[in-house]
Amino acid sequence: MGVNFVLKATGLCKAYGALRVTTDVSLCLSPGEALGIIGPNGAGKTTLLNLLTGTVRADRGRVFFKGTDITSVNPRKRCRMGITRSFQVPQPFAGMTVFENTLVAATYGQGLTEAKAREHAADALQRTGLWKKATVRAGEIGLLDRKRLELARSIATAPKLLLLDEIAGGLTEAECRELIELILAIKSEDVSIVWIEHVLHALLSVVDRVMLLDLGRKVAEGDPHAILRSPEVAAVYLGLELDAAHG
Ligand SMILES: Nc1ncnc2c1ncn2[C@@H]1O[C@H](COP(=O)(O)OP(=O)(O)OP(=O)(O)O)[C@@H](O)[C@H]1O
Repeated sequence: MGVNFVLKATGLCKAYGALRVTTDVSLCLSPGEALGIIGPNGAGKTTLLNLLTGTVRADRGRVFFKGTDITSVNPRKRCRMGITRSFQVPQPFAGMTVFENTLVAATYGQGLTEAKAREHAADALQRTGLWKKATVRAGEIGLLDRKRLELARSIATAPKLLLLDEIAGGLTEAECRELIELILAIKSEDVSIVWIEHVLHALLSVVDRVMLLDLGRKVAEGDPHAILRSPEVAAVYLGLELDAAHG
């Protein structure tokens, strides 16, 4: 077929007891492509991300990364292969400096020697505008810097696939703009992105496609603006009947 997907997931299913959190979700992503994921609270967005990083094992379905079946590969190995994620609530080691936090990511995420890891960590901090705060403890920096640090730690692992979980939440408009520029710069280096986000204008500035999840199922997928105007979005978010919305 000649299609060069970075990520391909087919028929992913996950249930906790009787609660079906992910039902038959498939997706694929090309190099440098960004997919936005939207859906109401509890739609299964974070679980989908966890299935892609491997911290949650699918009951059914498969995940392929650059053509390799990684369904049974553990998260650490997936990270070394080039899959990395940010967390909805940034989780730096608060007692360590910004530099040390990034160094840990470079060391363990890529398995680099100390000298190389230092180089990569410094580079990640330069690129995210955090270099001047390199010696500050991560527990003492503000929200935008914590988000920058999430990205710096991700970049330090040299990702091919970056998974972002609601990284724009809580920022001012100007801060959000900065974050968008940073994510666009990462994307321009052919890094593929899956981004869960409620801040829709931020998502629209970056993603090539949007997927709508509801109750664990993919309800719609396609051009971002078309999806946001779709009857499916109206139905999921506003409770409008699909038939009425079509009419
Ligand atoms: N480990 C778990 N055990 C039991 N239920 C879980 C577990 N993880 C998630 N769930 C449930 O699965 C559903 C989907 O959760 P998930 O966090 O994936 O949704 P989400 O779309 O990311 O929501 P939000 O926007 O609120 O972060 C929720 O009902 C949640 O309570």
